[in-house]
Amino acid sequence: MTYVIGLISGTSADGIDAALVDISGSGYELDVELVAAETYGYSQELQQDILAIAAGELLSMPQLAQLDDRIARAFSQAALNIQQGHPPAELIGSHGQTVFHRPPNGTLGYSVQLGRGEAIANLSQIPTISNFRRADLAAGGHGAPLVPPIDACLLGHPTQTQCVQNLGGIGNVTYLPANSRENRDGVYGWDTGPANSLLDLAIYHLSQGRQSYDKNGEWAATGTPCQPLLETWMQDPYFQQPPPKSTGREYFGAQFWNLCQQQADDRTLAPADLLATLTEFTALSIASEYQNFLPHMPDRVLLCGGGSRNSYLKSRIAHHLSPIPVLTTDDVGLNAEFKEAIAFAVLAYWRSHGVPGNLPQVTGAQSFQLLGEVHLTSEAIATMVAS
Ligand SMILES: Nc1ncnc2c1ncn2[C@@H]1O[C@H](COP(=O)(O)OP(=O)(O)OP(=O)(O)O)[C@@H](O)[C@H]1O
Ligand SMILES: CC(=O)N[C@H]1[C@@H]2OC[C@@H](O2)[C@@H](O)[C@@H]1O[C@H](C)C(=O)O
Repeated sequence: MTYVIGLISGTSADGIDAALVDISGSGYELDVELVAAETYGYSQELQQDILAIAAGELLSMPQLAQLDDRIARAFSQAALNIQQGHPPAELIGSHGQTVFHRPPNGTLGYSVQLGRGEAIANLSQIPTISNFRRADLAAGGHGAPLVPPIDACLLGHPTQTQCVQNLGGIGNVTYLPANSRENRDGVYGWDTGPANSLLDLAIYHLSQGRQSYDKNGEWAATGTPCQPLLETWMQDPYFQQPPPKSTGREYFGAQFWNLCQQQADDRTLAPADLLATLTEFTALSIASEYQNFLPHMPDRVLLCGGGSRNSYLKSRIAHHLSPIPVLTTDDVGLNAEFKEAIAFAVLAYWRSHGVPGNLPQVTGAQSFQLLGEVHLTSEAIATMVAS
């Protein structure tokens, strides 16, 4: 039994998801129990600074160092908070905060996660594993998505073929054929495109900064999707590209939103219709990615991530995938909101036991890799030096 803390702030940069899990077993035969989970919101100032550089704002090196410090402090505080009242954690697996992601394209990919692991280890005094994407990128992969092998381990079903669809800022799918807990050869996964990133930008703009997301899709549900705009957006080259593929806010972020807004203005689209069109875009792009790139359509779809709470979005996904049942991972006993945080705890556990964390057929890497860089605490280093 090992207590491990998983930490991540995703592309929405809304705050740090922290999960304290109790892990036992080895390789893919794991027993993972969620002990505590919490989201620690970033201050509005920190969120704005992160979103600004993710949207291309320039920073000097001192400003970059300061931002990295602020994020590392917030992550270590999240770790200390989540473990309060529980047995001490032996390990932290921290994804950090993605601020830049460039998929490989003739040259190696490049992905930057701030909130450096050595600072988290130093501040929390808990050994920390971070930079999980690097080894996969170095092997020619996208470094993303990394969650599919954890989905196979925690959600693989003996007889059913399933898709696990994450709806964060960006959407990503894991395809799990029957028996994928035992055999991962047929497991696939890639980023399907935008999930909430464009919707969140639209809501923020349309509500003059009063709302950061469309709670349960209530506003979008009052509108009607604009078919010609949807057809234009679905022509985007990302949806023609076969997997392996990954994307981020550099692509489906501020610039893409500005274009959507301009096109909506040209058509004098009402705010609710624009939100309905963006919600439909997420649902339709997911269904189209499945139809174009999955080996088989699944027996059922399990949603997770913040967007799985958006009942209107969920109903539009179910409409486009009908008659395939669309559930959430909560329905099968895995917390839909904290699955990514749990995944980084498992990746840290695998790293500490020498188990490779990537699936080359998912990320496009040339080979299996041990993922993550290990940062010992200053106390542990001092003990090693003394002995
Ligand atoms: N009740 C809700 N109704 C509608 N949308 C919601 C609700 N709760 C959360 N969301 C959406 O989920 C988003 C956050 O999701 P999540 O935390 O999974 O994203 P992330 O982890 O930042 O992204 P990624 O998985 O791309 O890294 C919010 O920005 C919001 O758009
Ligand atoms: C570079 C980066 O941070 N990518 C994220 C992002 O958010 C969702 C999707 O795009 C996914 O590919 C990935 O995160 C999850 C945790 C993953 O690696 O599986």
